[in-house]
Amino acid sequence: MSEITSSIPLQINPDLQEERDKASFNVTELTHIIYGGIEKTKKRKRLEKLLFSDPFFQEYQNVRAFGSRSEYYAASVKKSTKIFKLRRQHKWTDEEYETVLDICHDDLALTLHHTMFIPALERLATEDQKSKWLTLAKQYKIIGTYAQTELGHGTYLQGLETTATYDPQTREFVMNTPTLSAMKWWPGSLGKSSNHALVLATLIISGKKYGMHPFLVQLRSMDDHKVLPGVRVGDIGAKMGGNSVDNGYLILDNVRIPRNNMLMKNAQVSPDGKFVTRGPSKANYATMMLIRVQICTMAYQVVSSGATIGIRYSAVRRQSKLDPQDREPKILEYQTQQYKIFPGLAMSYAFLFASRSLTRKYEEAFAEIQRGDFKSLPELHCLSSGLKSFCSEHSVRQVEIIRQSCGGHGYLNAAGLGMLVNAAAPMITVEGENTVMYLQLARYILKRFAGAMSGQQLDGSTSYLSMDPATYVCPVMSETDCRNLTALCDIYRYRSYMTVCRVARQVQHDMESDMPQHVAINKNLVDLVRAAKAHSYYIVVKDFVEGVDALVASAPVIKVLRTLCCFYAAHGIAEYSGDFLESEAVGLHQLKWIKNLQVSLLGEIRPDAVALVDAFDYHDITLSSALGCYDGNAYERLFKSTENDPMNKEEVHPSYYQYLKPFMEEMNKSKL
Ligand SMILES: CC/C=C\C/C=C\C/C=C\C/C=C\C/C=C\C/C=C\CCCCC(=O)SCCNC(=O)CCNC(=O)[C@H](O)C(C)(C)COP(=O)(O)OP(=O)(O)OC[C@H]1O[C@@H](n2cnc3c(N)ncnc32)[C@H](O)[C@@H]1OP(=O)(O)O
Ligand SMILES: Cc1cc2nc3c(=O)[nH]c(=O)nc-3n(C[C@H](O)[C@H](O)[C@H](O)COP(=O)(O)OP(=O)(O)OC[C@H]3O[C@@H](n4cnc5c(N)ncnc54)[C@H](O)[C@@H]3O)c2cc1C
Repeated sequence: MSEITSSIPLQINPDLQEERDKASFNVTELTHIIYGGIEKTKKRKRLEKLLFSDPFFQEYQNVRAFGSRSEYYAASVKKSTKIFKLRRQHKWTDEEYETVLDICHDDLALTLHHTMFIPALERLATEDQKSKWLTLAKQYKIIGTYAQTELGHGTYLQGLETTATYDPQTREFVMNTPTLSAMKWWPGSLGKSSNHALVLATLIISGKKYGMHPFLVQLRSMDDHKVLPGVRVGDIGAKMGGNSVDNGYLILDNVRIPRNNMLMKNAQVSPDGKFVTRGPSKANYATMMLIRVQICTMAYQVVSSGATIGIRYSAVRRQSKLDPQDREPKILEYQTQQYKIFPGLAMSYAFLFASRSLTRKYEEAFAEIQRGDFKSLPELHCLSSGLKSFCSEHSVRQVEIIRQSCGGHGYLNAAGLGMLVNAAAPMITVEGENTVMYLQLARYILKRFAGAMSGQQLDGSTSYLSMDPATYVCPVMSETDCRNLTALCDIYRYRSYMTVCRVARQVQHDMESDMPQHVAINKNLVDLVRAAKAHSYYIVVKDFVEGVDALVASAPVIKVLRTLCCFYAAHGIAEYSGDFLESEAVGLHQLKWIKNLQVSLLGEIRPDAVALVDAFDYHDITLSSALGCYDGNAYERLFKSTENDPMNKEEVHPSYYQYLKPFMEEMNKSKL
């Protein structure tokens, strides 16, 4: 027993080293592909070194694990301000700053200032307004948040109740929270951190409503951070996760702001109270679309972090017996373990390619929109809505499966997986609740399908809806065909086509039976969401296949990525086999072959599993997991983590003197 210490061995766990030694490809080459080239990888490493040479970042992990809510928030404010200062000091570009945020894990108290407040100013303010507000925001001379959601409404933006009533006499807007349900509720960094908020409110001029518009409202004094007259603001309470952020409430009572505090890029109110709009009516929704695109990248980071922890731990954990003559095997040897974890590994690479492709499309469309050309907006809105929902839903579910696959230790905070699931879970809700977003996509698909039926030539992500289904023959004719990525992609495309076609016909049939449109739609909502999911799955598989096909890389890297891509597609068909059979995208024979392939691919991925997660190159501090550390010394790190546990500070806990001791004494004296 005396040999047991909590020190961490210097060497890599031999079980993990053995895995690294048998990799079929060069891990560094794949890391460069993931980060966009050698220079970017080097830059990230330099930034990591700079940040983590400061002991604060290690100490922060302890506060996060063991501190009270208030201590965690305070440490997170400190972390945010440290990063802001480093940004100024080192004159980081936006890209370098994004990299730092990725390295730091997204749990900064002031995150909304960067992720929403600044992008909203960039998208919704006029050039004059930008030169004032954006400059101040970028220099951190004001700290802001994006206050849209209310207690009564988050999804239905037309139902927002906060009002901004124009007063032409004083040339001011009067901001009000007329009811309990109108109070802003949820905005991040609102409760305690921000001194300004971009408040989304219904504009009223001379008693007439003009829809939702953005207004910049100062909430707190710039001298002492005290709340300004007419403003009531606070934290909404502890959440399942993300507790470093002060999501807040806000009540405004006749708060007057100058006319120029309405962000007027898309609509203007003249001094005498005339309302003029420019661009499409949804132009003020622009910031949400950006974040939806970013959530796809976050989903990639979440699932790849989970896969890294699950795979490294499974390579060092030994349990039970396979061969009765041999020692206990690594749990990674069990086929069932591979079946739990490898879908998350394959999904990581699928989402890497899908989020990259979506980001590229977003940047192209954004450049067009800046030039006043809005033609790509509907396609981009629907693509980003669908992929945001798909990637968040699948990544959160998969990381929870990985957490379960780590047995009891996966339940410890020190494993990092529970915290990851809880931190990532809101991706499903924020920036448009997933079902609602899938329905936005479904609405678009139905319109495009109707267009195709009436002979329109479609382009973009829905162009396949012009296909003639009669020409479809399942491209998998034999077991070997199942490895053909184009064939697998065609199967997804046809499944999507048939799912869309079926629901479109049903809606049409219901409407032709004299059902009002809204009743017909509501009667088919479940199938509409199914169609949006089938379409999104097809897009992700297509992006993965095209991404791998376009790669310039060594043969071993291409081979391992093709194997993962094949597994990702085969696994999806096996998992949703009912849908694929129902749509006749595959028959029973093909399904059997694809299921067999899926299982045999587990064995092909197995030797490269550790190398494939090493390629994500996550720093131990970023991963924040005793189970997933690079050196594989999971047990030592678990034991070490107990040192910081305040429960272990005293040999005898104060509660003993307060409760247990008197209780024991009473029990011992008792005659019963
Ligand atoms: C190494 C790494 C280690 C670890 C891992 C990494 C990360 C850390 C771990 C975890 C972190 C992960 C997650 C973090 C968690 C939280 C995230 C943090 C911050 C996020 C901030 C969140 C901020 C917010 O939520 S802000 C509020 C967002 N709110 C919404 O999105 C509201 C949703 N509702 C709507 O958008 C609309 O109301 C609606 C679209 C549903 C309907 O609109 P409306 O009522 O106006 O509709 P209609 O009149 O029916 O019109 C519809 C037509 O308009 C078109 N439309 C709609 N929207 C748009 C748009 N944006 N652009 C263009 N067109 C649009 C629509 O298509 C219709 O058109 P049609 O032609 O008429 O059919
Ligand atoms: C961690 C976190 C951070 C957030 N940060 C911010 C922020 O910074 N700023 C901000 O403004 N907001 C923020 N929000 C709020 C967030 O944007 C909303 O919660 C989100 O848009 C969902 O809206 P809701 O809560 O009104 O859900 P609801 O719309 O009430 O959803 C409840 C249920 O109703 C269903 N539903 C609703 N409408 C329909 C429909 N039309 N068809 C079918 N089903 C429907 C949904 O599918 C869901 O199942 C945050 C939320 C969270 C959890």
